[in-house]
Amino acid sequence: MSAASTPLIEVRGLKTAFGTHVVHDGLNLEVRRGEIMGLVGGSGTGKSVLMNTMIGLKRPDAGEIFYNGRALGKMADRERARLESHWGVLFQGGALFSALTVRENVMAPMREHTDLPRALMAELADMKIALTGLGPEAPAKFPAELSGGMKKRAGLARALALDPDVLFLDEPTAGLDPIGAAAFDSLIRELRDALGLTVFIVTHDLDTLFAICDRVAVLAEKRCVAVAPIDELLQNEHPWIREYFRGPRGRAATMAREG
Ligand SMILES: Nc1ncnc2c1ncn2[C@@H]1O[C@H](COP(=O)(O)OP(=O)(O)OP(=O)(O)O)[C@@H](O)[C@H]1O
Repeated sequence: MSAASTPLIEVRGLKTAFGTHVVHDGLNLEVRRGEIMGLVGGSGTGKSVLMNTMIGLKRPDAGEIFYNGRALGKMADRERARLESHWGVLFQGGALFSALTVRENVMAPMREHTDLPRALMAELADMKIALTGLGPEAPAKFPAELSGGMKKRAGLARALALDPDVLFLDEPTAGLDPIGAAAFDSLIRELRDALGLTVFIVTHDLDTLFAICDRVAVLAEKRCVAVAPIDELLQNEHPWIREYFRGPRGRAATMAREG
């Protein structure tokens, strides 16, 4: 298989559990280089746990995660640290350090993974902050001084701090008004196009799925029951998928897209 056709991320035979509570069992998923993949599923089906397992925060009980064909669980610490420096992660709610300014928040991963001089880190941080559409006053502000949408952008700037290849976003538009959410969606697509990123988004936002996702994975019954472009999913007869996409909210999103 050539490097281009090897999936960037491959989840194979994944099982995760908390005690006796099995969250995933026999879950397979491939994320292709350069795509924006959305992950949907009912509440509590394990979307966040899957993302956390893909970024190594939770260890699989069985199965393996591969990056570029290399097994995450078998990597030496240095290789793993290098790989992690190529991921940008936006957790639910932004997860900014409240005692640090936005600039210091964005500098945090740089301090952890690089030896750059402080002044250069600050300059790079300000560039990342500007890239996410925040104004010149934003770097010196503290998270408590930002609106929900600005916090998301600041969290995204931090996710971009180390020039990642892959962005993991956990419900990036949750809590935003529809205009703010649409603007955030556009920003993610523009960043993907400009920076050649691969993007994995956990979302409940039907508009995000329609607007920017190349493919959508559906989590149900402890595994991915479908992975397809949205137009194909709309034809899928799985009961949860049918209800999700053809229920009232799904129909509204479809109609909005068709104008
Ligand atoms: N640290 C933990 N300890 C025990 N159980 C956990 C832990 N984290 C998650 N779980 C359980 O794992 C299951 C999946 O949780 P997860 O947060 O991944 O769901 P989700 O699909 O992201 O839900 P939502 O859409 O509501 O955010 C849930 O039943 C949850 O209670």
